[in-house]
Amino acid sequence: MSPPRFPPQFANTDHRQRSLLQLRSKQIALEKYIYLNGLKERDSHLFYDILLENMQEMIPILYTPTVGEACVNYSHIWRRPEGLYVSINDKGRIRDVLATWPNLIDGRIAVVTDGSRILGLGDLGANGLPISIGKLDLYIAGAGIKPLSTVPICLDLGTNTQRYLDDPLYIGVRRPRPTGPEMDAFMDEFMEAMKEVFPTLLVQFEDFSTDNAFKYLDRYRYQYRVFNDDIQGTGSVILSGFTNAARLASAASGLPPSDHKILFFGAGSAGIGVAKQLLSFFTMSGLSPEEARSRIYTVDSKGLITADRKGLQEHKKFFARTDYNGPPMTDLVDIINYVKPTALLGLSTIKNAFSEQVVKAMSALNKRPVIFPLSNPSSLCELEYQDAVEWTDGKVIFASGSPYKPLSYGGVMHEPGQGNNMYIFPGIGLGSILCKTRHVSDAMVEQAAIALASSLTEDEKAAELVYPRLERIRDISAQVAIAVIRQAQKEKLDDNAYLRTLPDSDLLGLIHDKMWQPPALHLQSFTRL
Ligand SMILES: NC(=O)C1=CN([C@@H]2O[C@H](COP(=O)(O)OP(=O)(O)OC[C@H]3O[C@@H](n4cnc5c(N)ncnc54)[C@H](O)[C@@H]3O)[C@@H](O)[C@H]2O)C=CC1
Ligand SMILES: CC(=O)C(=O)O
Ligand SMILES: [Mg+2]
Repeated sequence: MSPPRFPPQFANTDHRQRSLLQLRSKQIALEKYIYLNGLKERDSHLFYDILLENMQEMIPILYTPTVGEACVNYSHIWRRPEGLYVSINDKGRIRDVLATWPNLIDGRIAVVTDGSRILGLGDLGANGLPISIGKLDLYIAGAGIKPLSTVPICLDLGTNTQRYLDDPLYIGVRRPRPTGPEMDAFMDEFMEAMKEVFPTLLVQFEDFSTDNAFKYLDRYRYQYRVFNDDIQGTGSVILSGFTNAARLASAASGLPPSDHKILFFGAGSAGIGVAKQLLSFFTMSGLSPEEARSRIYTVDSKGLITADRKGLQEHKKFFARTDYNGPPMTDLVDIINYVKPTALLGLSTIKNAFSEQVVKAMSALNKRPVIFPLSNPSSLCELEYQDAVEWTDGKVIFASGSPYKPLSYGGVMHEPGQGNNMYIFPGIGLGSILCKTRHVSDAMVEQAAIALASSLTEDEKAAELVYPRLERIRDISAQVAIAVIRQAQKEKLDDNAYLRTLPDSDLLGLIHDKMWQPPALHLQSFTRL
Protein backbone atom coordinates (compact mmCIF):
# COMPACT_ATOMS: atom_id res chain seq x y z
CA MET A 1 0.00 0.00 0.00
CA SER A 2 1.38 3.45 -0.85
CA PRO A 3 1.85 5.91 2.01
CA PRO A 4 -0.90 8.47 2.63
CA ARG A 5 -0.41 11.57 0.52
CA PHE A 6 -1.51 15.18 0.97
CA PRO A 7 -3.81 16.62 -1.63
CA PRO A 8 -1.36 18.47 -3.92
CA GLN A 9 -2.94 21.89 -3.26
CA PHE A 10 -2.91 21.44 0.53
CA ALA A 11 -2.07 24.63 2.47
CA ASN A 12 -1.09 24.90 6.13
CA THR A 13 -3.34 27.91 6.74
CA ASP A 14 -6.30 25.86 5.62
CA HIS A 15 -5.29 23.20 8.09
CA ARG A 16 -5.39 25.75 10.93
CA GLN A 17 -8.85 26.87 9.85
CA ARG A 18 -9.91 23.27 9.42
CA SER A 19 -8.87 22.39 12.97
CA LEU A 20 -10.75 25.40 14.35
CA LEU A 21 -13.81 24.43 12.31
CA GLN A 22 -13.67 20.89 13.70
CA LEU A 23 -13.27 22.25 17.22
CA ARG A 24 -16.17 24.65 16.85
CA SER A 25 -18.43 21.99 15.37
CA LYS A 26 -18.44 20.16 18.71
CA GLN A 27 -21.37 21.26 20.84
CA ILE A 28 -20.25 19.71 24.14
CA ALA A 29 -17.37 21.25 26.04
CA LEU A 30 -15.89 17.88 27.03
CA GLU A 31 -15.88 16.81 23.37
CA LYS A 32 -13.93 19.96 22.54
CA TYR A 33 -11.43 18.99 25.23
CA ILE A 34 -11.09 15.49 23.79
CA TYR A 35 -10.66 16.91 20.29
CA LEU A 36 -7.90 19.30 21.39
CA ASN A 37 -6.21 16.59 23.36
CA GLY A 38 -6.11 14.41 20.25
CA LEU A 39 -4.87 17.32 18.13
CA LYS A 40 -2.02 17.90 20.59
CA GLU A 41 -0.97 14.29 20.15
CA ARG A 42 -1.25 14.32 16.34
CA ASP A 43 0.42 17.66 15.74
CA SER A 44 1.51 19.53 18.83
CA HIS A 45 2.87 22.48 16.87
CA LEU A 46 -0.47 23.03 15.19
CA PHE A 47 -2.15 22.69 18.59
CA TYR A 48 0.03 25.39 20.19
CA ASP A 49 -0.18 27.54 17.10
CA ILE A 50 -3.97 27.75 17.25
CA LEU A 51 -3.89 28.02 21.06
CA LEU A 52 -1.69 31.12 20.91
CA GLU A 53 -4.01 32.72 18.37
CA ASN A 54 -7.26 31.78 20.13
CA MET A 55 -6.58 32.01 23.87
CA GLN A 56 -10.00 33.40 24.87
CA GLU A 57 -11.70 30.51 23.15
CA MET A 58 -9.36 27.64 24.00
CA ILE A 59 -8.16 28.32 27.55
CA PRO A 60 -11.63 27.75 29.05
CA ILE A 61 -11.54 24.29 27.42
CA LEU A 62 -7.99 23.27 28.34
CA TYR A 63 -8.26 24.86 31.77
CA THR A 64 -11.13 25.87 34.04
CA PRO A 65 -14.03 25.22 33.66
CA THR A 66 -13.82 22.28 31.20
CA VAL A 67 -10.65 20.72 32.60
CA GLY A 68 -12.72 20.06 35.74
CA GLU A 69 -15.09 17.89 33.71
CA ALA A 70 -12.13 16.20 32.03
CA CYS A 71 -10.75 15.31 35.46
CA VAL A 72 -14.05 14.02 36.85
CA ASN A 73 -14.39 11.75 33.78
CA TYR A 74 -10.72 11.06 33.09
CA SER A 75 -10.84 7.29 33.60
CA HIS A 76 -13.61 7.15 30.98
CA ILE A 77 -12.12 9.49 28.37
CA TRP A 78 -8.53 8.21 28.80
CA ARG A 79 -6.85 7.41 25.49
CA ARG A 80 -3.11 7.21 26.03
CA PRO A 81 -0.47 7.91 28.68
CA GLU A 82 0.19 11.64 28.75
CA GLY A 83 1.89 12.39 32.03
CA LEU A 84 3.89 10.77 34.77
CA TYR A 85 2.04 8.78 37.42
CA VAL A 86 3.95 8.02 40.59
CA SER A 87 2.08 5.45 42.64
CA ILE A 88 2.06 4.73 46.36
CA ASN A 89 3.14 1.25 45.29
CA ASP A 90 6.32 2.79 43.85
CA LYS A 91 7.48 3.67 47.35
CA GLY A 92 11.11 2.60 47.70
CA ARG A 93 11.86 2.99 43.97
CA ILE A 94 10.44 6.42 43.12
CA ARG A 95 13.78 7.55 41.72
CA ASP A 96 13.70 4.76 39.11
CA VAL A 97 10.13 5.62 38.14
CA LEU A 98 10.99 9.30 37.62
CA ALA A 99 14.04 8.33 35.60
CA THR A 100 11.76 6.71 32.99
CA TRP A 101 10.58 10.18 31.88
CA PRO A 102 11.78 10.62 28.28
CA ASN A 103 13.04 14.22 28.44
CA LEU A 104 15.00 14.09 31.66
CA ILE A 105 17.66 16.67 30.88
CA ASP A 106 15.12 19.17 29.55
CA GLY A 107 12.91 19.08 32.66
CA ARG A 108 12.46 22.62 34.04
CA ILE A 109 8.96 22.76 35.53
CA ALA A 110 6.71 20.07 37.01
CA VAL A 111 3.15 20.59 38.13
CA VAL A 112 2.47 17.95 40.78
CA THR A 113 -0.98 17.10 42.11
CA ASP A 114 -2.11 14.25 44.32
CA GLY A 115 -5.66 14.67 43.02
CA SER A 116 -7.05 15.15 46.50
CA ARG A 117 -8.81 18.52 45.85
CA ILE A 118 -9.11 19.18 42.15
CA LEU A 119 -10.53 22.70 41.71
CA GLY A 120 -13.54 22.61 44.05
CA LEU A 121 -14.50 19.11 42.87
CA GLY A 122 -13.02 17.15 45.74
CA ASP A 123 -10.93 14.00 45.81
CA LEU A 124 -10.63 12.77 42.21
CA GLY A 125 -7.66 10.47 42.84
CA ALA A 126 -5.68 9.53 39.74
CA ASN A 127 -8.23 11.39 37.59
CA GLY A 128 -6.48 14.61 38.63
CA LEU A 129 -3.73 14.41 35.99
CA PRO A 130 -5.43 16.80 33.49
CA ILE A 131 -5.06 19.66 35.98
CA SER A 132 -1.26 19.29 35.82
CA ILE A 133 -1.44 19.12 32.02
CA GLY A 134 -3.74 22.18 31.81
CA LYS A 135 -1.51 24.27 34.07
CA LEU A 136 1.52 23.32 31.99
CA ASP A 137 -0.29 24.30 28.78
CA LEU A 138 -0.62 27.73 30.38
CA TYR A 139 3.11 27.76 31.06
CA ILE A 140 3.70 26.99 27.39
CA ALA A 141 1.12 29.39 25.98
CA GLY A 142 1.38 32.07 28.64
CA ALA A 143 5.10 32.15 29.39
CA GLY A 144 6.70 30.48 26.39
CA ILE A 145 8.12 27.55 28.34
CA LYS A 146 9.28 24.82 25.93
CA PRO A 147 6.76 21.95 25.85
CA LEU A 148 9.54 19.37 26.24
CA SER A 149 10.69 20.95 29.48
CA THR A 150 7.32 20.51 31.20
CA VAL A 151 6.59 17.47 33.39
CA PRO A 152 2.96 16.82 34.38
CA ILE A 153 2.82 14.56 37.44
CA CYS A 154 -0.03 12.93 39.32
CA LEU A 155 0.74 11.14 42.57
CA ASP A 156 -1.52 8.09 42.51
CA LEU A 157 -1.98 7.50 46.21
CA GLY A 158 -5.50 6.09 46.28
CA THR A 159 -8.75 7.96 46.76
CA ASN A 160 -11.38 8.33 49.44
CA THR A 161 -14.09 8.78 46.80
CA GLN A 162 -16.12 5.60 46.86
CA ARG A 163 -17.65 5.97 43.38
CA TYR A 164 -14.16 5.81 41.87
CA LEU A 165 -13.17 2.82 43.97
CA ASP A 166 -16.33 1.12 42.69
CA ASP A 167 -15.79 2.11 39.04
CA PRO A 168 -14.33 -0.80 37.05
CA LEU A 169 -12.72 1.71 34.65
CA TYR A 170 -10.98 3.76 37.36
CA ILE A 171 -7.32 4.04 36.36
CA GLY A 172 -5.81 4.62 39.80
CA VAL A 173 -4.76 2.53 42.77
CA ARG A 174 -7.81 1.19 44.63
CA ARG A 175 -7.12 2.00 48.22
CA PRO A 176 -7.89 4.75 50.73
CA ARG A 177 -5.46 7.64 50.84
CA PRO A 178 -2.43 7.34 53.10
CA THR A 179 -2.30 9.68 56.07
CA GLY A 180 0.26 10.77 58.68
CA PRO A 181 3.67 9.09 58.62
CA GLU A 182 2.87 6.94 55.55
CA MET A 183 2.05 10.05 53.46
CA ASP A 184 5.01 12.01 54.87
CA ALA A 185 7.44 9.21 54.06
CA PHE A 186 6.12 9.01 50.49
CA MET A 187 6.39 12.78 49.99
CA ASP A 188 9.91 12.90 51.47
CA GLU A 189 11.10 10.18 49.11
CA PHE A 190 9.33 11.82 46.15
CA MET A 191 10.85 15.25 46.72
CA GLU A 192 14.33 13.87 47.25
CA ALA A 193 14.06 11.75 44.10
CA MET A 194 12.80 14.75 42.10
CA LYS A 195 15.85 16.75 43.11
CA GLU A 196 18.15 13.91 42.12
CA VAL A 197 16.51 13.12 38.79
CA PHE A 198 15.62 16.68 37.73
CA PRO A 199 18.28 18.80 39.46
CA THR A 200 17.24 22.14 37.96
CA LEU A 201 13.50 21.70 38.02
CA LEU A 202 10.92 23.91 39.77
CA VAL A 203 8.03 22.06 41.42
CA GLN A 204 4.55 23.59 41.52
CA PHE A 205 2.26 21.87 44.02
CA GLU A 206 -1.31 21.93 42.78
CA ASP A 207 -4.65 20.99 44.28
CA PHE A 208 -3.51 19.13 47.36
CA SER A 209 -6.21 19.04 50.05
CA THR A 210 -5.85 21.98 52.40
CA ASP A 211 -4.04 20.33 55.34
CA ASN A 212 -1.43 18.76 53.08
CA ALA A 213 -1.13 21.90 50.96
CA PHE A 214 0.00 23.94 53.98
CA LYS A 215 2.00 21.11 55.49
CA TYR A 216 4.14 20.25 52.46
CA LEU A 217 4.71 23.85 51.48
CA ASP A 218 6.08 24.53 54.98
CA ARG A 219 8.06 21.31 54.98
CA TYR A 220 9.85 21.75 51.66
CA ARG A 221 9.88 25.42 50.73
CA TYR A 222 13.42 26.11 51.99
CA GLN A 223 14.74 22.67 51.10
CA TYR A 224 13.69 22.52 47.44
CA ARG A 225 12.72 24.84 44.61
CA VAL A 226 8.98 24.57 45.15
CA PHE A 227 5.87 26.70 45.50
CA ASN A 228 2.20 26.04 46.08
CA ASP A 229 -0.01 27.55 43.40
CA ASP A 230 -3.25 27.46 45.39
CA ILE A 231 -1.77 29.22 48.41
CA GLN A 232 0.92 31.49 46.95
CA GLY A 233 -0.16 31.84 43.31
CA THR A 234 -3.75 32.58 44.26
CA GLY A 235 -2.63 34.94 47.04
CA SER A 236 -0.50 36.85 44.57
CA VAL A 237 -3.10 37.09 41.81
CA ILE A 238 -5.82 38.28 44.17
CA LEU A 239 -3.53 40.83 45.85
CA SER A 240 -3.03 42.21 42.37
CA GLY A 241 -6.71 42.27 41.35
CA PHE A 242 -7.80 43.56 44.74
CA THR A 243 -5.30 46.42 44.52
CA ASN A 244 -6.88 47.54 41.25
CA ALA A 245 -10.42 46.93 42.52
CA ALA A 246 -9.79 48.92 45.72
CA ARG A 247 -8.52 51.83 43.64
CA LEU A 248 -11.78 51.87 41.65
CA ALA A 249 -13.92 51.45 44.78
CA SER A 250 -12.03 54.17 46.65
CA ALA A 251 -12.39 56.53 43.69
CA ALA A 252 -16.17 56.15 44.01
CA SER A 253 -16.43 56.25 47.81
CA GLY A 254 -13.50 58.46 48.82
CA LEU A 255 -12.46 55.76 51.31
CA PRO A 256 -8.68 55.59 51.95
CA PRO A 257 -7.14 52.22 50.96
CA SER A 258 -6.32 51.39 54.57
CA ASP A 259 -10.04 51.60 55.49
CA HIS A 260 -11.07 48.71 53.27
CA LYS A 261 -12.38 45.60 55.04
CA ILE A 262 -12.37 42.19 53.42
CA LEU A 263 -14.70 39.32 54.19
CA PHE A 264 -13.54 35.87 53.06
CA PHE A 265 -16.27 33.30 52.50
CA GLY A 266 -14.25 30.05 52.59
CA ALA A 267 -11.17 29.51 54.72
CA GLY A 268 -9.27 26.66 53.07
CA SER A 269 -5.83 26.71 51.46
CA ALA A 270 -7.01 29.26 48.90
CA GLY A 271 -9.01 31.49 51.28
CA ILE A 272 -6.30 31.65 53.94
CA GLY A 273 -3.50 31.85 51.34
CA VAL A 274 -5.19 34.89 49.78
CA ALA A 275 -6.03 36.46 53.15
CA LYS A 276 -2.39 36.24 54.25
CA GLN A 277 -1.20 37.77 50.99
CA LEU A 278 -3.74 40.59 51.27
CA LEU A 279 -2.18 41.65 54.57
CA SER A 280 0.44 43.35 52.43
CA PHE A 281 -2.23 45.46 50.70
CA PHE A 282 -2.86 47.03 54.11
CA THR A 283 0.76 47.22 55.27
CA MET A 284 1.66 48.88 51.94
CA SER A 285 -1.17 51.33 52.72
CA GLY A 286 0.54 52.27 55.98
CA LEU A 287 -1.06 49.96 58.56
CA SER A 288 0.89 47.90 61.09
CA PRO A 289 0.78 44.09 60.68
CA GLU A 290 -1.69 43.88 63.59
CA GLU A 291 -3.95 46.57 62.12
CA ALA A 292 -3.75 44.82 58.75
CA ARG A 293 -4.92 41.57 60.32
CA SER A 294 -7.89 43.35 61.93
CA ARG A 295 -9.12 44.35 58.43
CA ILE A 296 -9.74 40.71 57.48
CA TYR A 297 -12.64 38.48 58.53
CA THR A 298 -13.02 34.82 57.61
CA VAL A 299 -16.08 32.59 57.34
CA ASP A 300 -16.23 28.82 56.96
CA SER A 301 -19.06 26.27 56.89
CA LYS A 302 -19.75 27.01 60.58
CA GLY A 303 -19.98 30.79 60.16
CA LEU A 304 -17.80 33.71 61.22
CA ILE A 305 -14.51 32.27 62.50
CA THR A 306 -13.90 33.33 66.08
CA ALA A 307 -11.03 32.45 68.38
CA ASP A 308 -13.35 30.98 71.02
CA ARG A 309 -14.57 28.23 68.66
CA LYS A 310 -13.57 24.79 69.93
CA GLY A 311 -11.34 22.54 67.78
CA LEU A 312 -10.42 25.29 65.32
CA GLN A 313 -8.04 23.96 62.64
CA GLU A 314 -4.52 25.35 62.79
CA HIS A 315 -4.68 27.28 59.49
CA LYS A 316 -7.84 29.14 60.60
CA LYS A 317 -6.41 30.47 63.86
CA PHE A 318 -4.47 33.45 62.50
CA PHE A 319 -7.57 35.36 61.32
CA ALA A 320 -9.97 34.10 64.01
CA ARG A 321 -11.69 37.13 65.54
CA THR A 322 -11.22 37.94 69.18
CA ASP A 323 -13.58 40.94 69.07
CA TYR A 324 -16.84 39.00 68.71
CA ASN A 325 -18.09 37.01 71.67
CA GLY A 326 -21.76 36.59 70.79
CA PRO A 327 -23.51 33.39 69.68
CA PRO A 328 -22.14 31.77 66.47
CA MET A 329 -22.97 33.99 63.50
CA THR A 330 -23.82 31.77 60.55
CA ASP A 331 -25.99 33.76 58.17
CA LEU A 332 -23.93 35.57 55.52
CA VAL A 333 -26.25 38.59 55.37
CA ASP A 334 -26.00 38.96 59.18
CA ILE A 335 -22.23 38.65 58.96
CA ILE A 336 -22.06 41.31 56.24
CA ASN A 337 -24.23 43.68 58.26
CA TYR A 338 -22.02 43.10 61.32
CA VAL A 339 -18.62 43.35 59.55
CA LYS A 340 -19.57 46.01 56.97
CA PRO A 341 -16.97 44.82 54.45
CA THR A 342 -16.00 46.74 51.33
CA ALA A 343 -15.06 43.46 49.63
CA LEU A 344 -16.51 39.95 49.65
CA LEU A 345 -14.28 37.14 48.35
CA GLY A 346 -15.61 33.61 47.77
CA LEU A 347 -13.32 30.56 48.01
CA SER A 348 -15.91 28.18 49.41
CA THR A 349 -16.89 25.85 46.52
CA ILE A 350 -20.54 26.72 47.24
CA LYS A 351 -22.48 27.52 44.07
CA ASN A 352 -24.67 30.64 44.24
CA ALA A 353 -23.76 31.25 47.90
CA PHE A 354 -23.82 34.97 47.10
CA SER A 355 -27.59 35.28 46.84
CA GLU A 356 -29.51 38.39 45.83
CA GLN A 357 -29.86 39.35 49.52
CA VAL A 358 -26.10 38.96 50.03
CA VAL A 359 -25.24 41.06 46.97
CA LYS A 360 -27.83 43.70 47.90
CA ALA A 361 -26.43 43.86 51.44
CA MET A 362 -22.98 44.58 49.94
CA SER A 363 -24.54 47.17 47.64
CA ALA A 364 -26.33 48.93 50.47
CA LEU A 365 -22.99 49.37 52.28
CA ASN A 366 -20.82 50.35 49.31
CA LYS A 367 -21.12 52.65 46.30
CA ARG A 368 -19.06 50.12 44.36
CA PRO A 369 -18.94 46.75 46.14
CA VAL A 370 -15.96 44.53 45.34
CA ILE A 371 -17.24 40.98 44.88
CA PHE A 372 -14.89 38.21 43.77
CA PRO A 373 -16.57 34.76 43.58
CA LEU A 374 -13.37 32.78 43.01
CA SER A 375 -14.37 29.12 43.34
CA ASN A 376 -13.77 26.87 40.34
CA PRO A 377 -15.06 25.52 38.08
CA SER A 378 -18.03 27.69 37.02
CA SER A 379 -20.46 25.08 38.34
CA LEU A 380 -19.24 25.92 41.87
CA CYS A 381 -18.94 29.69 41.48
CA GLU A 382 -20.55 31.70 44.29
CA LEU A 383 -22.14 34.22 41.91
CA GLU A 384 -22.98 34.47 38.21
CA TYR A 385 -21.69 37.61 36.52
CA GLN A 386 -25.10 38.54 35.11
CA ASP A 387 -26.68 38.41 38.58
CA ALA A 388 -23.82 40.45 40.05
CA VAL A 389 -24.33 43.21 37.48
CA GLU A 390 -28.13 43.23 37.75
CA TRP A 391 -28.34 43.09 41.54
CA THR A 392 -25.87 45.97 41.93
CA ASP A 393 -27.31 47.99 39.06
CA GLY A 394 -23.99 47.73 37.23
CA LYS A 395 -21.90 49.01 40.17
CA VAL A 396 -20.11 45.77 41.08
CA ILE A 397 -16.34 45.42 40.69
CA PHE A 398 -16.16 41.75 39.80
CA ALA A 399 -13.62 39.00 39.25
CA SER A 400 -14.38 35.28 39.19
CA GLY A 401 -12.12 32.22 39.20
CA SER A 402 -13.54 30.86 35.93
CA PRO A 403 -14.31 33.05 32.93
CA TYR A 404 -17.55 34.91 32.18
CA LYS A 405 -18.32 36.78 28.98
CA PRO A 406 -18.72 40.58 28.87
CA LEU A 407 -22.34 41.72 28.87
CA SER A 408 -24.40 44.77 28.13
CA TYR A 409 -26.38 46.36 30.97
CA GLY A 410 -28.00 49.80 31.00
CA GLY A 411 -26.66 50.44 27.52
CA VAL A 412 -23.05 49.96 28.67
CA MET A 413 -20.71 47.00 28.11
CA HIS A 414 -19.44 45.48 31.36
CA GLU A 415 -16.32 43.31 31.34
CA PRO A 416 -15.67 40.83 34.17
CA GLY A 417 -12.20 40.06 35.49
CA GLN A 418 -10.83 36.55 35.82
CA GLY A 419 -9.19 36.30 39.23
CA ASN A 420 -7.29 33.13 38.58
CA ASN A 421 -3.72 32.19 39.43
CA MET A 422 -3.15 31.59 35.68
CA TYR A 423 -2.13 35.26 35.45
CA ILE A 424 0.69 34.75 37.92
CA PHE A 425 2.16 31.23 38.04
CA PRO A 426 3.53 31.29 34.48
CA GLY A 427 5.53 34.45 35.31
CA ILE A 428 6.64 33.20 38.74
CA GLY A 429 7.78 29.95 37.13
CA LEU A 430 9.50 31.64 34.20
CA GLY A 431 11.36 34.11 36.43
CA SER A 432 12.37 31.38 38.88
CA ILE A 433 13.66 29.12 36.11
CA LEU A 434 15.64 31.86 34.36
CA CYS A 435 17.38 33.20 37.45
CA LYS A 436 17.76 29.66 38.90
CA THR A 437 16.46 30.73 42.26
CA ARG A 438 17.13 28.38 45.15
CA HIS A 439 13.71 29.06 46.68
CA VAL A 440 10.56 30.99 45.90
CA SER A 441 10.39 33.60 48.65
CA ASP A 442 7.32 35.44 49.96
CA ALA A 443 8.77 38.70 48.66
CA MET A 444 9.12 37.19 45.16
CA VAL A 445 5.43 36.25 45.24
CA GLU A 446 4.52 39.75 46.46
CA GLN A 447 6.60 41.46 43.78
CA ALA A 448 4.87 39.30 41.17
CA ALA A 449 1.51 40.68 42.39
CA ILE A 450 2.71 44.27 42.25
CA ALA A 451 4.03 43.76 38.70
CA LEU A 452 0.73 42.25 37.59
CA ALA A 453 -1.29 45.05 39.22
CA SER A 454 0.74 47.70 37.43
CA SER A 455 0.61 45.98 34.05
CA LEU A 456 -2.80 47.38 33.01
CA THR A 457 -2.71 49.47 29.84
CA GLU A 458 -4.50 52.84 29.61
CA ASP A 459 -7.19 51.14 27.55
CA GLU A 460 -7.69 48.43 30.19
CA LYS A 461 -7.83 51.07 32.94
CA ALA A 462 -10.41 53.05 30.96
CA ALA A 463 -12.52 49.87 30.73
CA GLU A 464 -12.19 49.60 34.56
CA LEU A 465 -10.57 46.18 34.34
CA VAL A 466 -8.85 44.73 37.38
CA TYR A 467 -6.79 42.23 35.34
CA PRO A 468 -5.19 42.61 31.93
CA ARG A 469 -6.76 41.01 28.88
CA LEU A 470 -5.78 37.41 28.34
CA GLU A 471 -4.33 38.03 24.87
CA ARG A 472 -1.47 39.91 26.53
CA ILE A 473 -0.53 37.05 28.81
CA ARG A 474 3.00 36.63 27.37
CA ASP A 475 3.78 40.31 27.96
CA ILE A 476 2.32 40.06 31.43
CA SER A 477 4.32 36.92 32.24
CA ALA A 478 7.50 38.67 31.10
CA GLN A 479 6.81 41.62 33.42
CA VAL A 480 6.00 39.30 36.31
CA ALA A 481 9.16 37.30 35.58
CA ILE A 482 11.36 40.42 35.74
CA ALA A 483 9.87 41.37 39.11
CA VAL A 484 10.51 37.83 40.37
CA ILE A 485 14.10 37.80 39.09
CA ARG A 486 14.95 41.21 40.56
CA GLN A 487 13.59 40.20 43.96
CA ALA A 488 15.51 36.88 43.89
CA GLN A 489 18.65 38.88 43.10
CA LYS A 490 17.94 41.28 45.97
CA GLU A 491 17.68 38.33 48.36
CA LYS A 492 20.73 36.64 46.77
CA LEU A 493 18.68 33.55 45.97
CA ASP A 494 19.58 33.57 42.27
CA ASP A 495 22.27 31.52 40.55
CA ASN A 496 22.54 33.24 37.17
CA ALA A 497 25.04 36.07 37.49
CA TYR A 498 24.64 37.14 33.86
CA LEU A 499 21.07 38.35 34.43
CA ARG A 500 22.40 40.73 37.10
CA THR A 501 24.42 42.57 34.47
CA LEU A 502 21.37 43.38 32.33
CA PRO A 503 19.26 46.52 32.65
CA ASP A 504 15.49 45.86 32.71
CA SER A 505 15.05 46.65 29.01
CA ASP A 506 17.69 44.07 28.00
CA LEU A 507 16.32 41.55 30.48
CA LEU A 508 12.85 42.01 28.99
CA GLY A 509 14.33 41.47 25.51
CA LEU A 510 16.11 38.32 26.66
CA ILE A 511 12.94 36.93 28.24
CA HIS A 512 10.96 37.52 25.06
CA ASP A 513 13.73 35.98 22.95
CA LYS A 514 13.71 32.87 25.10
CA MET A 515 9.97 32.36 24.84
CA TRP A 516 9.16 29.27 22.84
CA GLN A 517 7.09 29.69 19.68
CA PRO A 518 5.62 26.86 17.68
CA PRO A 519 7.85 26.59 14.60
CA ALA A 520 6.39 27.59 11.24
CA LEU A 521 3.67 25.06 10.74
CA HIS A 522 4.68 21.77 9.32
CA LEU A 523 2.33 18.87 9.37
CA GLN A 524 3.71 16.13 11.50
CA SER A 525 1.24 13.37 11.00
CA PHE A 526 1.90 12.60 7.36
CA THR A 527 4.82 12.70 4.99
CA ARG A 528 4.44 15.34 2.30
CA LEU A 529 5.20 13.61 -0.98
N1 LIG B 1 -9.51 31.56 41.48
C1 LIG B 1 -8.40 30.90 41.73
O1 LIG B 1 -7.32 31.19 41.17
C2 LIG B 1 -8.43 29.76 42.68
C3 LIG B 1 -9.61 29.26 43.13
N2 LIG B 1 -9.60 28.22 44.01
C4 LIG B 1 -10.88 27.67 44.39
O2 LIG B 1 -11.11 27.87 45.76
C5 LIG B 1 -12.00 26.88 46.22
C6 LIG B 1 -11.56 26.42 47.59
O3 LIG B 1 -10.31 25.77 47.52
P1 LIG B 1 -9.59 25.28 48.88
O4 LIG B 1 -9.40 26.45 49.77
O5 LIG B 1 -8.37 24.53 48.57
O6 LIG B 1 -10.69 24.26 49.41
P2 LIG B 1 -11.15 23.85 50.85
O7 LIG B 1 -12.15 22.77 50.69
O8 LIG B 1 -9.98 23.62 51.72
O9 LIG B 1 -11.85 25.16 51.39
C7 LIG B 1 -13.20 25.46 51.28
C8 LIG B 1 -13.58 26.37 52.42
O10 LIG B 1 -14.94 26.75 52.24
C9 LIG B 1 -15.62 26.55 53.45
N3 LIG B 1 -17.02 26.24 53.21
C10 LIG B 1 -17.54 25.07 52.76
N4 LIG B 1 -18.88 25.15 52.77
C11 LIG B 1 -19.20 26.37 53.22
C12 LIG B 1 -20.42 27.02 53.47
N5 LIG B 1 -21.60 26.43 53.24
N6 LIG B 1 -20.39 28.27 53.97
C13 LIG B 1 -19.22 28.88 54.20
N7 LIG B 1 -18.02 28.31 53.98
C14 LIG B 1 -18.01 27.07 53.50
C15 LIG B 1 -14.92 25.41 54.15
O11 LIG B 1 -15.18 25.44 55.54
C16 LIG B 1 -13.47 25.71 53.79
O12 LIG B 1 -12.96 26.63 54.72
C17 LIG B 1 -12.04 25.81 45.13
O13 LIG B 1 -13.25 25.90 44.42
C18 LIG B 1 -10.91 26.17 44.22
O14 LIG B 1 -11.19 25.86 42.87
C19 LIG B 1 -8.44 27.68 44.50
C20 LIG B 1 -7.24 28.15 44.07
C21 LIG B 1 -7.15 29.19 43.08
C1 LIG C 1 -7.31 27.85 39.82
C2 LIG C 1 -6.90 26.84 40.77
O1 LIG C 1 -5.72 26.60 40.97
C3 LIG C 1 -7.90 26.11 41.50
O2 LIG C 1 -9.10 26.40 41.36
O3 LIG C 1 -7.52 25.22 42.26
MG1 LIG D 1 -5.41 24.83 42.00
